[in-house]
Amino acid sequence: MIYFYIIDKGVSLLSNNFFDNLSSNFNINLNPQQREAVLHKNGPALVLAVPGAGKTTVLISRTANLILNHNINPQNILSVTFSKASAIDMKSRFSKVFGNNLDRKVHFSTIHSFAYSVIRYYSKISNDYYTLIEGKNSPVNKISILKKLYMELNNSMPSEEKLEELLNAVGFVKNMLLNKEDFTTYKKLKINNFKKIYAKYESYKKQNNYIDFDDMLSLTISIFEKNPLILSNLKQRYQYIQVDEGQDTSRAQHKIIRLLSSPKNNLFIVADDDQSIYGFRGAYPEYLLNFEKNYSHSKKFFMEQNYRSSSNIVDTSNKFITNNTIRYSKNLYTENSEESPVTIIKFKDEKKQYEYLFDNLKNNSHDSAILFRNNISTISIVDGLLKNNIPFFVRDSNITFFNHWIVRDILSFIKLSYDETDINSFEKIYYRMNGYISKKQISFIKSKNIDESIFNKLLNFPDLKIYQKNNIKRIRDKFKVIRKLNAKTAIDSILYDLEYDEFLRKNSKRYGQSYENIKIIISTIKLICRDLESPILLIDRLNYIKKSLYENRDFGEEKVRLSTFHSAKGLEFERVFMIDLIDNEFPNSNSIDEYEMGNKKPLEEERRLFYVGMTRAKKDLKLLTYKSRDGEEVLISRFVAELERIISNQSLGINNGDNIVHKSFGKGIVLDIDKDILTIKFEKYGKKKVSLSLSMENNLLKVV
Ligand SMILES: Nc1ncnc2c1ncn2[C@@H]1O[C@H](COP(=O)(O)OP(=O)(O)OP(=O)(O)O)[C@@H](O)[C@H]1O
Repeated sequence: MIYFYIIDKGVSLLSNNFFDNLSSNFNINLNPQQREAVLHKNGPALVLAVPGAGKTTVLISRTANLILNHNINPQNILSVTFSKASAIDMKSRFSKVFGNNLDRKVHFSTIHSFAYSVIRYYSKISNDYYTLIEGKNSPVNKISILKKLYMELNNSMPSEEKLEELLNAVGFVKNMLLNKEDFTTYKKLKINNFKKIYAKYESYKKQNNYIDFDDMLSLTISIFEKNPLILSNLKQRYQYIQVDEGQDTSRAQHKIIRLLSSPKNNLFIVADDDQSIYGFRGAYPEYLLNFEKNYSHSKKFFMEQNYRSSSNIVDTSNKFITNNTIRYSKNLYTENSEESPVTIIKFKDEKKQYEYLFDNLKNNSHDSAILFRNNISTISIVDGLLKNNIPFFVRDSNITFFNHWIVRDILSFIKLSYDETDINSFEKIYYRMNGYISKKQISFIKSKNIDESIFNKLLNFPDLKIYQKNNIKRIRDKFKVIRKLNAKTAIDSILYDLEYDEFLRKNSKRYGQSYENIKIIISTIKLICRDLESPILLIDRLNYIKKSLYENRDFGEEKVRLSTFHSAKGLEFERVFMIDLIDNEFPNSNSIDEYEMGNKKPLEEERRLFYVGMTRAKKDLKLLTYKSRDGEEVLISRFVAELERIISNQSLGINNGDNIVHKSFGKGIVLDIDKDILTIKFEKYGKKKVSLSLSMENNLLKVV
């Protein structure tokens, strides 16, 4: 059958030479590897690409080729991707090139929204309706349900960290299609009473016909398995399936795609396994590593040319990612020219890092991004950008920091120091400092005159011992001083004189939070306090930062983009600053612990995330790290250390097989380079190992 379309720009492609037309009309000059992939028509294919290789360009060109040169009805093509943003991006790039009449018929969507459409259709014919409990219009909220169940079964309130762990764990189970029996095999499911929480959550949803986002996937699988007619209708409709960001597709998603595409398996998956960063939530890149086994007669294409970044960035990031072992080997290269070298800058502390950052952005914020591992970094960056009048925008400002219990505690301490009658604040913190005050005493002071100082009331508590009186007087005096201090010193006084820090140290576990994370929150508060003359100003400052976060969400040419590494996937910028590159932050502490216990997978996922960050930069990539945070020594990120060695190897230009001259040992040949150690076979002394950094520092080594 031949289809006729009213095509505006697309009509010019209906000729024998598709690629020449693409090039002359739309300035898309596909390279031979890209062309080969675009021409693939039937059967399963996996395109393994490097960052900046033009994956989206290839997907949309192939779509056009199927329609215009193979007469495939656009409605028969389903293109799915990982995030809503990339589905929109793909659609808009397609219509920009091939016109609006075509794009309306090609189905570009996220896999979740595709699954939701299946569920809605099923509901209509079966009268079995489901309510989504995530997103804006949901009547109940998934997070609060899980929070409640956690509290019910563990008798304690989950910290934000714990709650996030729980949410990820639930998502992981769904996406990995796990059974209860599998739960014990996965360490990330070792949340107290997880099995019970999960079972209750599932039965609560079942009773009410509720579903969450991940249920959409399992429900779709079950609809497909139980309703062959629905599945066969959809198979008939979607004869060609394309998947972008295949590396972040989960087991459940692969199953949907498999059910839908078989037996013809006209499936075209584009992926970069080195950019798989959602393993913690159930992404399953191993599926791609076994693609040939999963799909017989499949084809594999490679796209290895990077169009985005300078040759310096491409070379360095390529060498960096080869430190991962679980991956497809690829030969990333570019024809782009050399620009400024990838630069590592080590600062004394985080404050110096920020000074440098803001100085650099003050006069040039064009097409720049600041990337960070943890959302909380947004707070101190925004504080600094506001102070320096640097325009910025941040898309996902879902910042829980402002409501964090530690922030609330600190504000209660401050409020109490200004108002000694403030019983509400006192009630929140009296057992979190070294006042040794009992619940009985609290009931006692609550029964007294509300306008009287809490401390005076406490001193009137019957039968107080001398040491108790002294204690009350001591903390009263501290509170009196706090309001007179500058904000930063006031915070120190709360932490150390009133021993709030001691409380945090001892109780971090009970609140499901690592002390490491607590320190990050405290150092963020201190950074904001840096220039505040008095502690009360912290309240206004936090409100101001919060408001600015909500007001600065929209893109602007001259605005610096703030983003976590995860959210930067798929984006590109002229200049990229990767900040806070210290061990336990990036890579995170969990991946380091796991690595030390023999499991290298989480650390490799962190390395991939670091690589995603590096490959966002077109011309200028700066990696910032420091030696101390909030007065405590920290270790520079092990990834930065790896890169230092790579960069110094590059600047020395040392490779295996090179002839060298060593000042002490004479002539030799490089046999092996392992991190900082070179194995060299010297003419006179035989095989010897020498340290690369030592040789460099002392000018001992030369390549000849
Ligand atoms: N053949 C080509 N010639 C010139 N530019 C190209 C070509 N193919 C792609 N590009 C350009 O390279 C850049 C990167 O492409 P794209 O964003 O599609 O890469 P990607 O593979 O999706 O990258 P990533 O996975 O890192 O996000 C884009 O600006 C795109 O227009």
